[in-house]
Amino acid sequence: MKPYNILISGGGTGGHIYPAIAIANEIKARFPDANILFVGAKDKMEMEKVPQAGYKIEGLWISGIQRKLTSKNASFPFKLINSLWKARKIIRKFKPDIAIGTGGFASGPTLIMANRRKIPTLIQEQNSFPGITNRLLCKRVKKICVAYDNLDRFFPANKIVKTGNPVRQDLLNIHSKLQAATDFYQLDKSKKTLLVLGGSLGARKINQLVETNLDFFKNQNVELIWQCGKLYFDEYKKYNENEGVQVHQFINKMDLAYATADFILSRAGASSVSELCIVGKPVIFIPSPNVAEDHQTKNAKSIVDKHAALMVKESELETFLVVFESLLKDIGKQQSLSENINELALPSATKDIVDEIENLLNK
Ligand SMILES: CC(=O)N[C@H]1[C@@H](OP(=O)(O)OP(=O)(O)OC[C@H]2O[C@@H](n3ccc(=O)[nH]c3=O)[C@H](O)[C@@H]2O)O[C@H](CO)[C@@H](O)[C@@H]1O
Repeated sequence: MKPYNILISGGGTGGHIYPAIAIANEIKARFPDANILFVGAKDKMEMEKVPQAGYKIEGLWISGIQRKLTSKNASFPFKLINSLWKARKIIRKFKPDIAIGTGGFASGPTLIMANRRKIPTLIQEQNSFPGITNRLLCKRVKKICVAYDNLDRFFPANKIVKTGNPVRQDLLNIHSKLQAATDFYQLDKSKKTLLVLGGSLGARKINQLVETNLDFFKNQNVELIWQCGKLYFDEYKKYNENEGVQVHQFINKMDLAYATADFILSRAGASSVSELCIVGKPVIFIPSPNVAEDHQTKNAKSIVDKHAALMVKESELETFLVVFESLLKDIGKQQSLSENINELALPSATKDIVDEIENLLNK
């Protein structure tokens, strides 16, 4: 049988890229001969991360429409036309058997063109409130894999399958990695470790919060693994001199960081939330208020409402210390949060999504 040609498009942030890579890896495991090609946006992080994961990628000249009135929007129609044209060219040459979109601007033109050529398409929506690209694509695609309930408010109910978000396989057994993680991060395990995550890009407000409270953490015997983001690293790397503080622009070994953490302070991007469910540790979310329709607050709320994590809104950051200090003292709360969040995990998401992909390929 001829090997499958699989086109995968998504990116802009880690939140769209890592699910795409996890899906690609599962396809490769099932169909080692499959040809997999990614389509991303030029200058975005997928152009670096996808080749690092061992896959080819083509870049489209596309970006989103700015919500604010700005001159940047003037080039949008040209970019869109250019991207549709290039996506068509890629599809004609690669002849995919299926096209998969994981959100982000590049997946728009790619899946529009695939739909026009009657190639089966599937999208994976990571968030509890869908992004604009997937909302536009939903009418034409064949299947929509989601991670939250009630998405029939946005998508045709008969196309929805609740699979969860793909999560990297190396996160599934972090409890066996505690010693390796402690050695890797060289931590003093007589102290507690707080892992600070600002999402794939880092978060300014979280960085400022941590910086202001460095003395507090020290006095509480809390060590920090602090992912500040590439943009902010020059500003914060000086704190690597402080005892018990490790500043990272990006953490490549997330499995070890999660394994060694006693507490996690995190943005509420969709993959982060799905990973944190699998990790099963006490989490305080500080959702980004700067994302479309405030979807991170909705992601976090779906966990907090089940007594499975705590949330501090960015507009109420002054309450963080009280929340964290009372969590530090309350071992019962730490345990119940860990157990409750773990119950929400959907660890077979990647497999279930690729089952849907296989169904479409076999039709
Ligand atoms: C600011 C912004 O637009 N954020 C959006 C973006 O988030 P963002 O790109 O932050 O995405 P997620 O939180 O979903 O995922 C982050 C991913 O990056 C990984 N990671 C993160 C930090 C690090 O140092 N190392 C590392 O490997 C995490 O393990 C995770 O796999 O896409 C998400 C999915 O659509 C959305 O829900 C978010 O609202």
